[in-house]
Amino acid sequence: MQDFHHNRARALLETAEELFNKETVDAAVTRMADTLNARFNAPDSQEFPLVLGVMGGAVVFTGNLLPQLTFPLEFDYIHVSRYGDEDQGGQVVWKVVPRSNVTGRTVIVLDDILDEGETLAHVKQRLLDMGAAEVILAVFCDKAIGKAKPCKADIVGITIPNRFVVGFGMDAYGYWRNLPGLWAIKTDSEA
Ligand SMILES: O=P(O)(O)OC[C@H]1O[C@H](OP(=O)(O)OP(=O)(O)O)[C@H](O)[C@@H]1O
Ligand code: HPA
Repeated sequence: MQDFHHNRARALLETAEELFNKETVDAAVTRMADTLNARFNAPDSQEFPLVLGVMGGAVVFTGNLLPQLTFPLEFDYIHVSRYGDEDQGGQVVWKVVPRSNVTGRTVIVLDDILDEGETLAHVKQRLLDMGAAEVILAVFCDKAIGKAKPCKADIVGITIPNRFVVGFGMDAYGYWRNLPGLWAIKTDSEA
């Protein structure tokens, strides 16, 4: 069992193509932190936003961004999944719903990728239904899918081509969330 996954993960990477290296990824995260710091460190800002990481894909992005934010904030996470171990999205499944009180709050949602936009459209609507005053969608990457999405990111790190990617928290079939850069893989249907 273990050798099956080991070999499959290695084979996936052998045919993958690096799209963005660690330096490019790190620079994009810092730009996003600068944008958020500029707003929430403004002299007239008294806000205490709730920052919600969307697990599991946002774990690496969140861990890199948070220490670069220099304003008072509360952190929590939600857990939503739509892809599981597939390379095509399905139903949005909530595993951990928002626990903190979001009523009247500015909520900054952090996610690794805006692909078809279904996940974050769902998340945003749920937070607004719970009474959030403002929902800011900050996504590390926005995939250029060539068609309209049900929601738009407010802050984007990098725009990526319409390919299935792994790394920086993103997985294919459960593999390679741990890569520091972003790699495009051949999906099972393309291999
Ligand atoms: O814009 P969409 O097409 O809805 O896809 C984006 C979502 O897909 C991924 O989550 P996934 O369901 O793979 O769960 P994961 O975070 O555990 O990887 C990613 O983390 C986003 O939340
Ligand atoms: O391209 C992707 N890679 C990994 N996870 C994803 N979830 C949506 N799109 C992607």
